[in-house]
Amino acid sequence: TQSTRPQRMLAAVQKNATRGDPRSVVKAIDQFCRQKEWAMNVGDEKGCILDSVVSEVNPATVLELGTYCGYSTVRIASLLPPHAKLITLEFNPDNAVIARQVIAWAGLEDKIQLVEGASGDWIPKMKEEFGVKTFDLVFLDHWKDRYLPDTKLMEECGLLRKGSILLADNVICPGTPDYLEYVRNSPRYKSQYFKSHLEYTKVEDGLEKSVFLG
Ligand SMILES: O=C(NCc1cccc(CNc2ccc3[nH]ncc3c2)c1)c1cc(-c2ccc(F)cc2)cc(O)c1O
Ligand SMILES: [Mg+2]
Repeated sequence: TQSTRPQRMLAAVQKNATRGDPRSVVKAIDQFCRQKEWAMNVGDEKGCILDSVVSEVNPATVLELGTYCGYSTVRIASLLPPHAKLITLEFNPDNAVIARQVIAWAGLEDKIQLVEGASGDWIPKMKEEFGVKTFDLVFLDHWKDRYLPDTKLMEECGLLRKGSILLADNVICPGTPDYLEYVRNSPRYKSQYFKSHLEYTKVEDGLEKSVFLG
């Protein structure tokens, strides 16, 4: 039977990356996507911006919305301090199966909790299920029409504190117009756009970094 793109991506990781070496996992996926098949990982160019934001925030608690195959999950977790935790939500069970194996190959299981399901269902349960108070950093990379409702939901559930950082992928392509309008015009956020390109292409895209002001 025909393999899927995530399965072929995992095979490339297992073939070309060193077990326990997260950066080699990131490099193997980027090579696969540049040389073999495009895939919707945040990629190496936007990935460098992601790295700089993660390093600057130095978060103890991270929420990622949209795991896909675990590329940004591994990229973020590889930069976290020793006892920091990353919770990543993935709706598609087939993606989750691959992501768990990519995370395991990187040796980052202890830092990462992959939760299967929809953001709208899990965000209200974060405190009781995972003992989370607030998130220092949220990386939004799931369905683009969920960025705004989920941000409002995180506010309502008290998951953001003064200084929490939201970093959103794809604010230009595919685009998240309602989310951008909200974080750029709300007095509760200070936003900054990092111009870049859609992963592995020359098409414009970018990341929006928004600080919650409380
Ligand atoms: O659409 C995108 N990603 C989101 C996505 C997409 C599909 C499935 C899932 C299933 N995962 C999922 C869903 C709902 C969820 N709720 N909570 C967790 C959660 C998890 C997620 C995307 C597209 C492009 C793109 C495509 C084509 C093109 F031409 C240009 C650009 C580039 C990207 O970087 C992208 O990130
Ligand atoms: Mg994306």
